Parts: sequence; structure tokens; C-alpha cells
Amino acid sequence: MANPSIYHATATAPVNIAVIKYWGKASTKLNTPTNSSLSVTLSQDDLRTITTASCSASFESDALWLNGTPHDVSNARSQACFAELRALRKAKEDKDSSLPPLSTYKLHLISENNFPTAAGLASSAAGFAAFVRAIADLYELDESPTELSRIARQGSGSACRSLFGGYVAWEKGDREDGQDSLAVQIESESHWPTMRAAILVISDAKKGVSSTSGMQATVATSTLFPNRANFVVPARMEAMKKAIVEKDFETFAELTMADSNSFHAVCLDTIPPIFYMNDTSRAAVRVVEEINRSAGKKVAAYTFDAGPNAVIYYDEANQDLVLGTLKKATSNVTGWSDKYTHINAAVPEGFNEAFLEPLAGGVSRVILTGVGSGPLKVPKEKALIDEQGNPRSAT
Ligand SMILES: Nc1ncnc2c1ncn2[C@@H]1O[C@H](COP(=O)(O)OP(=O)(O)OP(=O)(O)O)[C@@H](O)[C@H]1O
Ligand SMILES: C[C@@](O)(CCOP(=O)(O)OP(=O)(O)O)CC(=O)O
Repeated sequence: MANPSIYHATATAPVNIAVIKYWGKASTKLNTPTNSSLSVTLSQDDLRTITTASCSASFESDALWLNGTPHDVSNARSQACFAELRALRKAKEDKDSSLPPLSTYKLHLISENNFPTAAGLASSAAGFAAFVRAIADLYELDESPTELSRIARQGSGSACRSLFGGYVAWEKGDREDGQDSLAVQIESESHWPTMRAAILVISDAKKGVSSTSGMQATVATSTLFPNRANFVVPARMEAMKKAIVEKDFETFAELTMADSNSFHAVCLDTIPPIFYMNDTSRAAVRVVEEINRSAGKKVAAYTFDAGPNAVIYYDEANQDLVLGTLKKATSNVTGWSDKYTHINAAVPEGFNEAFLEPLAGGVSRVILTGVGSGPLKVPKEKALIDEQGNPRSAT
């Protein structure tokens, strides 16, 4: 028999990979950034978090199960998200006394990522976006994704961008209280639907230096950093928005690669230095540069987050050039199945094949995906809880 006193809602949320990177906090308490950033939301057909938010008068404490294991929610970031969402629900209940008092109930969240957690594949972004979206749906909140992004930002900065599909900016904001540090959609996924991303998984181990501690060390010690945050990124944000609006892939590629390199340069300039890229990552950079050189124009753009994995953006029009080359180097790894059997493993004319070998051995898996939508509602019957409120798996 269903337990009528358990309320629940389920949502999925996407990963986003920044092309102008967030690196540096203006306030660690508010989790506001030193610079604005901009990302592409990736398709949930390939990478997604699914989260069921449930609440009941019978629950004794707030709790989260992540991939089947209890996960701490006593940290300030999760607590900030809970508190803000409860306050919005409470305001609704105060206006309408017929509403059940969900804001007074403890929350149980059950969440699953269908990709490695804490491995530089933006799990915290999809994770906190799904966390906030699912609770907002449970509470039937009317706030817009931009308003909810202010809450998700406090869970993990990059999460604020995962509340939208397509091309998303996180405007750093200027206010002391962080209220204007929000995500906005620049263009939806349908504006430039031919944008594709090939992720080369070089390591799915948990990374050595977390983004949070890494960026704080950079702000504290890098002399290159103020120039990046105050001058380089603001100009790039404007140029990147224009490139996206105009669907100008060459400019998009130039800016994406330059910004990834600038971010990893300030990491190297941190004391002690932080290395996220490894030899295989650098081999991926050389392969992309060689694809572009031999094609005579920029048809591919690499970017690396706080880990060694490469994300390579390209336009579907150049799929054969880009995927053909990547397939030639990595055809033995998983990810090339089904939809990609027709891609001929071949390099562009004039491509120097000596660049392929250093990449070949270091890639463990490819994930071939594209631009995608923001969070989605999941029907009640697919919730990650059973009728008694116990966790159950999505698969
Ligand atoms: N589905 C989820 N629900 C709630 N929290 C999550 C979820 N997935 C990940 N997280 C949180 O994010 C943390 C991992 O974030 P971390 O920044 O270390 O790695 P990452 O996001 O995979 O990498 P990066 O942000 O550098 O790309 C987890 O330990 C957990 O606290
Ligand atoms: C390199 C990045 O991926 C850093 C992401 O940092 P997080 O959003 O994980 O950091 P916290 O706010 O401390 O949780 C660049 C980016 O996504 O913009």
C-alpha cells in the first residue's frame, strides 16, 4: 500500500562544460566567483544526474543517498540549498493555509549519476542542479531557473549553469550579498543544435586537488591570476557571446582553447603548482591543433576542467575530420559503438600521424555527445523511491 504521507518529485539535470572557465571565488561564504563564465550544456541522453526529492512528517533527518551510498549533507553548501528552498516553500505556505506544511518536514534525496563522480566530469554541477530542481518541483515553487540558479550556485558554482540547456552564462554579479550572481541562457540548444562534444576519458579516478581548494590557492598565490580575472575573461565573455549568437565556430574554438590554456596557466602559476592536465591531455591538445592545421581552419576546440579529461567541441559539419582522427587513435576503446560505426577512422589530408601515438594508449573511453536541454521532470512512477519511501535504483 502506498504511504500517502510521503511527497516526492523527480528531476534529471545535465552536465555543463565551460568554454570560459570559472576559477576563483570572490566570497567563499556566498560561493560567488571572481569572474563570469560561460558553458555548453551537454545532452542528457549521455550524461545526467537523476534525483528524487521526498519529504514526510515521518522522516527524522535530512539525508542524501548518492549512487546507493549515504552521502553527507551536513556541509554548509547542502545546508544553504535546503534553507533557501525551505524559505521559498514557507513563504508559499504562509500565503495559502491549505498547502501541506512540507517546509517543516525533513527531506530524503536519492540521486544517481550515470558517469564517474568527482572525476572532473562536472558531477557537482549536474548533482546540485538536480538537487535544487527536484526540491523546487516537490515544493511546487514558481521561481524561474535564473532565480533557482542563485540557490544551486551555493551548492557548487558550476551547478548554476546546469539549470538551463544550450549556451549559458553565469554573470558574476557585483552585489555584496551575491543576489545578482546568477545564470542566464544566452541561446537555447535549438539555436545551434549541430554543436557536438567528444569527451576523451583519460582518467576517471577522483582528482588530487578539488576545484574548491585549487581555486582558493590560485587566488591567494598566482600573480597571473588578477590579469585573467579582471581583464582577459571580461573581454572573452563578450566575444564568446557574440560567437555563439552568430554561430561562428572558428571564433568559438579560438576563445575556448585560449581560455582553457589560460586557466591551466594560472593553475601552474599557483604555489605550490597545480597540474590537472597530464601527458595524454597534452597529446590531445597536439592532435586537435594538427587537425585544425591540416584542415586549414579551426574545426575542433579542446577544453580541460580540473582533471586530465579532454572535451573536444566541433560542429557536426566537420564530424568526419574530427571523429575520423579521434577514432583512428582510439578505436579500441568503448564509446565508438552503434551510432558511430559509419565513421571512417582516417585523418585529414596532410595530417602528421606521429601525433596520434601518444594519445592512443592514454584514453580509456570516449563519450560522444552534443548540446542538450536543461533539467527535465521525471514521471512519478519512475521515482527512485518505492511506495514505502525506501531508495531504489534508476536502472
Ligand atoms: N548527484 C549528486 N547529488 C548531490 N551531490 C552530488 C551529486 N554528484 C556529485 N555531488 C557532489 O559533488 C562532489 C564532487 O564534486 P567535485 O567538484 O569534487 O567533482 P566534479 O564535479 O566531478 O568535478 P569538476 O567540478 O571539477 O568538473 C561529490 O562529492 C558530491 O558532494
Ligand atoms: C574547472 C571548472 O570546472 C571549475 C568548477 O568548479 P566547481 O563548480 O566544481 O567549484 P565549487 O563552486 O567550489 O563547487 C570550471 C567551470 O566549470 O567553469
